[in-house]
Amino acid sequence: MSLIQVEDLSVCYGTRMVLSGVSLSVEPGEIVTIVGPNGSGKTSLLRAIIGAVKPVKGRVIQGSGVKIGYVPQRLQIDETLPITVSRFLKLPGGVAVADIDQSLKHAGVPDLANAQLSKLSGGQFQRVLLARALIGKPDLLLLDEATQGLDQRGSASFYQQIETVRRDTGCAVLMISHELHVVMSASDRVICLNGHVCCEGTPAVVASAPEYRALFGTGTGGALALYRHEHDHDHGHDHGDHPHDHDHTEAAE
Ligand SMILES: Nc1ncnc2c1ncn2[C@@H]1O[C@H](COP(=O)(O)OP(=O)(O)OP(=O)(O)O)[C@@H](O)[C@H]1O
Repeated sequence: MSLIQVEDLSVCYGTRMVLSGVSLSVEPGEIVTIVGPNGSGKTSLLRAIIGAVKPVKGRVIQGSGVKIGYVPQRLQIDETLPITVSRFLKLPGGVAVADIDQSLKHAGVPDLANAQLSKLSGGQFQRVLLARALIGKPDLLLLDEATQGLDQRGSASFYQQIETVRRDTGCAVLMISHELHVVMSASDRVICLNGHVCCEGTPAVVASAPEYRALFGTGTGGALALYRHEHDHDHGHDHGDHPHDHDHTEAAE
């Protein structure tokens, strides 16, 4: 049974539709990455999945007993607030010390419990947020651009940690990322979103598709090509094997 199933989901802010007819599911233990241009509705999709945004159409079905952990894109913390990592992780209340220690270990920062939150590096802070999401022992981890602000080495190391978390805890991961080159190796499946599901597939399928170079070509050229990706075509049938035509002339390298 799927952990979550998103069915024909549409989300509006006022009269503006930012997601329309989005369907996807996440199976136990898989790592699925959502890529897409800025403003393409990636965060809105995750927020709809956790119930923070109400869809105007469609629904999200959460498997019975499925627990979700969420790592937000940003978290505003008052820098002057003296608070240790372990106290921060205890904030929801009723959290056992053993669970804090274990989640910090899973997040790859076992020694940070007594560190001051305000003194952490960007990478350490992201891992503490990861630990926070792991405390409830989720079956599905949702990550919203968790490596924003980290350098390339920092984000590659963070994604390695995500794979370790999956291996050690068995949880599935649905994450948003802009780092296409890293995404390809760390994901079982990639979904390209642009208000709707534009295309999706395993990295191997995507890599062997003619669209691969346009979507994930090497370096900045590939990343830029994604943002110029032509999306206004019919999407009724395009799962995995990219049978439709795109105009990718701008992606030539
Ligand atoms: N609470 C809100 N009220 C009104 N408009 C919103 C709200 N949240 C997001 N939007 C708009 O909806 C669109 C989709 O936003 P969303 O944050 O889901 O996209 P995204 O793909 O995550 O973008 P980015 O890559 O820049 O983080 C954007 O145009 C954004 O300005």
